[in-house]
Amino acid sequence: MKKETRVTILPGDGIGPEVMEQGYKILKVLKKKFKLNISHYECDIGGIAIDKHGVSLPKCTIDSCAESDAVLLGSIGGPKWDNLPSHLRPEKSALLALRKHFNLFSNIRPAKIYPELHYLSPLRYDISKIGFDILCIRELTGGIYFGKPSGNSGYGLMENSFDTEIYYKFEIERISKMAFQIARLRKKCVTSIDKANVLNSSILWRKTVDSVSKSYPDISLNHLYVDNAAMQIIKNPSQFDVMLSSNLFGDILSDECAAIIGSIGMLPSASFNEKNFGIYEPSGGSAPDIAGKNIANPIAQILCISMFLYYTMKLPEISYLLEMSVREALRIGYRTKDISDSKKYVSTDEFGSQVAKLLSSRA
Ligand SMILES: NC(=O)c1ccc[n+]([C@@H]2O[C@H](COP(=O)([O-])OP(=O)(O)OC[C@H]3O[C@@H](n4cnc5c(N)ncnc54)[C@H](O)[C@@H]3O)[C@@H](O)[C@H]2O)c1
Ligand SMILES: CC(C)[C@H](C(=O)O)[C@@H](O)C(=O)O
Ligand SMILES: [Mg+2]
Repeated sequence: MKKETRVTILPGDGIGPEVMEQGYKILKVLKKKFKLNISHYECDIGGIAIDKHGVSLPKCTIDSCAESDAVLLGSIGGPKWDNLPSHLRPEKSALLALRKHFNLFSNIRPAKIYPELHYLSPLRYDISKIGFDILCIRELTGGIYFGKPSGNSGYGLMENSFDTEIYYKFEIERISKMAFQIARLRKKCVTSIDKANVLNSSILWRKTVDSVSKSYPDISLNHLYVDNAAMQIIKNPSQFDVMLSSNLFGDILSDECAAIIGSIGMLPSASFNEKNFGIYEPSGGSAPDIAGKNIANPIAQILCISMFLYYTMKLPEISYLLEMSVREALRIGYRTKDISDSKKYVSTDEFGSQVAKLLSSRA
């Protein structure tokens, strides 16, 4: 029997536990029907961990992740914890801390429009019907999210707050290599996003990406300023293959990509370090406005498992079968509220069960 793959499951806050419940259904099918040797352990993270353990990232959670081959995360944060001092908010003290702890510098967010859902895209039909398949590659452990100094000073009208956008050459080099290598398996085209007409960090970014590109002569590279990129994603998304960006620009542009595929509830994400250790999490958040109502879209969470099968377990065929099961559910008319154009929709639970059933029938 193949070696056991150990997964730590971190449902987190808001809709996290509801969509993760659907992930569990998929894992059950993978274990029972596909006979995959996966073991999983659930731990607390985020606001719920503050409530239960007094800290957002308990040591037992880090230890379990460290002993695992991969982590499946739901989402973190919510209004209950929004008023904590910035450094204690779960987004920083748990999510960013986890990314930094495991050195997950490379974040991948695949934004593909499904033909079944063209009508949902806010793009003009003549643009969305052409289709697009953008792979956002976002640097995840550097830039303004982590740069020092960051803080507050001054009083009265001179009170001020500051953050630092800083990029080291090695950080740009390693994420660029990742982008070029992945582009090799796709349409061989990288678009690097920056603001090199203004920011020093972007000038180094562009210079370094150019220099790394010399080792990948088979890949075409072009550069776009981030403001233009934000516009091009809406005007002509099919021009993009791999989109490479810094931490902050990638955060913003990946949400834009989610919007044009129809819902943030469908955009999965995977973050890796040099050892290919991966954390898989939906790109969206804990959606407090719909949490607890059994209406959240579980597709992003389910597609995270498809990414896990592909990147951690190296099982591209089963990864594909899972993605096809999601598409089949859509094709036969299953819709959660966010992707329904009528008053009819199914619950989070029903959607998850249907995908699990379809996957099971493909075993
Ligand atoms: N990775 C994470 O854990 C993560 C990511 C982003 C935001 N957050 C946190 O989540 C909280 C809410 O943030 P926000 O409102 O800016 O972003 P959000 O992504 O949670 O929600 C934005 C909008 O998208 C909708 N949405 C998100 N996921 C959905 C899903 N699966 N199905 C249907 N609709 C969905 C929400 O209902 C909301 O209208 C904040 O505390 C934020 O910091 C966490
Ligand atoms: C919650 C927040 C810290 C996080 C980020 O900005 O990275 C989220 O928006 C994401 O896209 O994963
Ligand atoms: Mg984001």
